[in-house]
Amino acid sequence: MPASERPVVGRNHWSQEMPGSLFQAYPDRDACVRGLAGDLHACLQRALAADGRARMLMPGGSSPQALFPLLAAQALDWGRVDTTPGDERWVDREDERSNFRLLREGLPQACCLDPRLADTAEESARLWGERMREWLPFSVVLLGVGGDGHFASLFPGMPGLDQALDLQAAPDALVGHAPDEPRLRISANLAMLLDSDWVGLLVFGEDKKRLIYAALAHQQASLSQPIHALLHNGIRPVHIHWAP
Ligand SMILES: O=C1O[C@H](COP(=O)(O)O)[C@@H](O)[C@H](O)[C@H]1O
Repeated sequence: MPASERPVVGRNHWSQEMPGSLFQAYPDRDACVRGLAGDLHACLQRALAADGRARMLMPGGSSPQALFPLLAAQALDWGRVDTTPGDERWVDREDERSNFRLLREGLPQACCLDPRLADTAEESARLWGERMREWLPFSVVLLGVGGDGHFASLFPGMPGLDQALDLQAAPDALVGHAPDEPRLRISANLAMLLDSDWVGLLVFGEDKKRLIYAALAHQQASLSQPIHALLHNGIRPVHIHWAP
């Protein structure tokens, strides 16, 4: 990547050379999740003070696993915090791949909503979308990113992706399709995910850093990736927390 296209990355500061996105780089993952837990705590405290309740969407997958113990240890009235994953794999709720299970076990003091509100993914997405709309605007939406440039369960090339990324669409949940198992997913759409006081992205590893840089720099290969639409949404800055 030519130097002129490369976003400037600072340690523990963000660069204004990345319009709409705040990139915070940490020396290691431990420092990253500690910093992020502190930021999330401040957002949740603010929401509790202002509204008496806080609403938070959390990512699934591997990235948040080290975050949850640190977040759970933050002094907060967790009984007034509603949370649900921003997306879910259509597996049994007790399956080890279940994002809900990860969240419930990670933040046991919070009020955790299982997206499985019906027997089918379609009906669950409809009912879960209704429940999440009652929470808008969220206090916090934290997302992860996959190596293929997906976030939540919005995958490159999946059927319905254009509608899922449409910023004019009503905030809603939808059925998503992953290229690998578990293929069937449900996910908030981008309009729902951006209806939040704070939007963040937790990113680990050099490969994903390259992916983010490519998207920020509008490189050709990233234009069809959902992460490009997230980072250039024009509505909310995305607070990127990265560590090697
Ligand atoms: O399948 C999913 O993948 C993404 C990224 O997961 P990671 O393990 O690479 O961090 C995750 O953010 C999403 O919630 C999950 O369902």
